[in-house]
Amino acid sequence: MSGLFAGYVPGHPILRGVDLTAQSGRITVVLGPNGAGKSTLLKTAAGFLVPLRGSVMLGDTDIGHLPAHRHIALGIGLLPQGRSTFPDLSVYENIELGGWSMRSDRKRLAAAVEAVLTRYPHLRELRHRAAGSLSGGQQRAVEIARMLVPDPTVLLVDEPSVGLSPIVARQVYQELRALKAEGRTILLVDQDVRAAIAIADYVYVLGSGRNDVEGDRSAFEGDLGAMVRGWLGV
Ligand SMILES: Nc1ncnc2c1ncn2[C@@H]1O[C@H](COP(=O)(O)OP(=O)(O)OP(=O)(O)O)[C@@H](O)[C@H]1O
Repeated sequence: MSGLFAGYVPGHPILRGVDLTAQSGRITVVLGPNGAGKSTLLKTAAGFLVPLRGSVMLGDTDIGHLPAHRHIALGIGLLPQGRSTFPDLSVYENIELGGWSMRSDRKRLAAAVEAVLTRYPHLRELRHRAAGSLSGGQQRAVEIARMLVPDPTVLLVDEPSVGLSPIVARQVYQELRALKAEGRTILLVDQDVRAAIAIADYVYVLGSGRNDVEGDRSAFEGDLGAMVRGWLGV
């Protein structure tokens, strides 16, 4: 992303000149206080918000003005903040929704869901259950599975551990590491500074609508990490 301006109300951009690169096959973390614009950044990268200025590049292509379904087709997946399962639908139906763009090709869609269920056998066992009857951790697993149905190469992940127990949160971060090990690119925004820095390759800090501090994980593990936690009050 370069020189990115984006927001919700004309004349009041939330992002005001963000310059950020998510390196291929790496985990890039964006930290920042509440309301800094982290979710706005991911929504823009996912095609739900059109940039007011600046570009969102995927390789050599500016995808900033493409609608969200084109982003999915280009291999970009979003794990949104908060609970996003449909509680009355079954686990299977929730996961299947991740393949909405393939809905006209039932065979391909079924194969893609099958691949995800093979990856997460515990979800296969739960596939007939209503998503709303599952624990928070199980629902997060459904959301991750749903994101993976189109086999995205770029994952946009928004505060994945909010509301989860420490053990389940650890599993979520382990899964992000596993997804990176498969060669996927991850852009993670998080309030859990310690957990996010622990899996990061590169870290940006967002404040006042633009990125101000950045560096490799090593730079954030020492004093700078303490400084950032101080800024964020965590
Ligand atoms: N749909 C919306 N319409 C109008 N303003 C919004 C909308 N969503 C977010 N905002 C505003 O944009 C600003 C940035 O919000 P955003 O959710 O991107 O921040 P954040 O860094 O992700 O914070 P948090 O961690 O609290 O989610 C906030 O002032 C918020 O009130």
